[in-house]
Amino acid sequence: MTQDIDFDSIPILDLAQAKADRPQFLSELQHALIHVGFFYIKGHQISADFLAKLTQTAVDFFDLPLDEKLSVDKIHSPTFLGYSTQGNELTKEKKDNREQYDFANELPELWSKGAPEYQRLTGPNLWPDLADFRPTILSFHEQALDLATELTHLVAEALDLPSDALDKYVLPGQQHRAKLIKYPARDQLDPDDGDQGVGAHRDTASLLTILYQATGHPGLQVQNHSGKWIDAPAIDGTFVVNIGTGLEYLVQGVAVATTHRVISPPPGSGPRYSVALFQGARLDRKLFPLEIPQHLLDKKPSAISDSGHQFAQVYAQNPGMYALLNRISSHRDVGIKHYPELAEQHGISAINSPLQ
Ligand SMILES: O=C(O)CCC(=O)C(=O)O
Ligand SMILES: [Fe+2]
Repeated sequence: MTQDIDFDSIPILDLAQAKADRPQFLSELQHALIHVGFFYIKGHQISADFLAKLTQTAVDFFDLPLDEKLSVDKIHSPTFLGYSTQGNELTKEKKDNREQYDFANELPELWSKGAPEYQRLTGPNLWPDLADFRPTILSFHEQALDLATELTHLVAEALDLPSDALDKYVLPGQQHRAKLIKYPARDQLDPDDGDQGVGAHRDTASLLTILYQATGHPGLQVQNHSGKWIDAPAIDGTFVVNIGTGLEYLVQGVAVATTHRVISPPPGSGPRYSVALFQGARLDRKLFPLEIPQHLLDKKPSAISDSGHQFAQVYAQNPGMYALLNRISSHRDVGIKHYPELAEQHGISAINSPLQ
């Protein structure tokens, strides 16, 4: 029988060790994948100077006058790329207290009439008129995606697979989504808004998330097997890496997509900023999971913390539809405007209607 090993902190892995002592690195990574679903990574190549510039770029963007931010609102595009105001996003039917700017690698529109609807997610970014914004965030995208690619090779090795085993699940030139996020502190919120920065969720359809906690605030929490919320504080020089439901599915649940949330920053501490890249998996067809060695399947945790997520059953059959339904459900205004029939078919109703 599987013995669940619970965690009360998030492991810190050092990429330098992947070169210096690979077996040790891979063994620590294997532990993190199977038992935690989260780890910090240090020893990466993304410079502190660049990250300071990225943080300033995020601050400058959210400081723009509201009408300028609204000119790049997600509502203008079926891609769900662009700005969303605070309170316009839902996690499990509750409002998240965060502002966001979603972006992706710069791609032309993919969809044409008759093609699958999920292809409408791919298209150009909505650019604000802000000096240096575009090169800075596209550079982040490129560097974070390189890191994610390097890590998926190590993940494959840590699961006793060839290092390129996951590569076939990522199409060259496909979309990888990313976002800048601002969480206002509690004193900057309406008391009725509560303290949900983002509600408990798992990252949907992606392989790995690369998360930069740009300010030193507490707030990110990860749920362990016994349901306890474990803090994942910002640690200088690191990214937080976590597993998406795409990777979990592709490795037969041997790497876990762990539930996490963000609590709004304490009163008086100012806004928390973070930047996330979600390394995508191909959405174009039904995917078949990898063959995982039995000794690792034997280590699979018997109980995953609150693993429920919407549309889970859709992923195995149609990952594109799954990704699209998750977008429609989190950003209802955009979803209902651009995909009215799908929203209706799946019972996704407007943001201010009674909770189901
Ligand atoms: O902002 C953070 O620290 C986490 C954000 C997150 O989990 C998400 O957007 O999926
Ligand atoms: Fe997340």
